[in-house]
Amino acid sequence: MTEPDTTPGPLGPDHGYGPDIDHVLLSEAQIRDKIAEVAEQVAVDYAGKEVLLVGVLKGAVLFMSDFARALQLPTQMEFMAVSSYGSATSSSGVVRILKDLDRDITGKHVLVLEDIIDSGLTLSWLLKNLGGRSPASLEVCALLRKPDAVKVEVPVKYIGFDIPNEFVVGYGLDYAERYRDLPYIATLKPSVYT
Ligand SMILES: O=P(O)(O)OC[C@H]1O[C@H](OP(=O)(O)OP(=O)(O)O)[C@H](O)[C@@H]1O
Ligand code: HPA
Ligand SMILES: [Mg+2]
Repeated sequence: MTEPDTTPGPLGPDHGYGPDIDHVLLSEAQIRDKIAEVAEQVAVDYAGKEVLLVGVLKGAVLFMSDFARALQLPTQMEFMAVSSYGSATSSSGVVRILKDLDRDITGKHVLVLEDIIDSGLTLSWLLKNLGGRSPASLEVCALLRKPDAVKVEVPVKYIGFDIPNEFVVGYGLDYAERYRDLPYIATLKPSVYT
């Protein structure tokens, strides 16, 4: 088997996206350290309970996979896919379920994992939807939040980073379905959008 090419460009491994990247906001190491810190807090808060992690596809997929490994608790996993952005850089406000949970969450301790809270519209809608399914508890753990972009306040128990109101990509976050596979979180050069 050949070794993976992890030769860093000026910004670290860039999966060939280097020319599109403006600046790196959060490095791979910063993300890893923060996930360890948040997972430790979650493990304390949920000690003795079984947690049902609900990952919001597709954005939360990398976060979910790293968070589940960092969390020292027995967990189960479910996924839900919703979309409010399509290929735009601001939310349409109309949330559609593209894939629902595979099972009933009645009586479960549900922890929703989101990559980002931007306007808050997606999570606000999702919490109402899941709250109506009688979970034992329902909390949110989001890696990123843009305090200056929030239009609807959402009760979020665990937050990784508050970031500036800029469109970001990487670590699950896309622009027109690209860049999700970047290991860090970055902004794009304006030329990418034109
Ligand atoms: O707070 P909001 O303004 O609602 O934005 C946040 C949501 O938008 C993105 O999802 P998107 O709808 O782009 O789907 P994706 O996860 O498949 O990229 C992101 O993953 C969040 O779920
Ligand atoms: O800044 C963002 N980047 C990518 N997807 C998003 N969905 C909401 N905000 C963002
Ligand atoms: Mg998206």
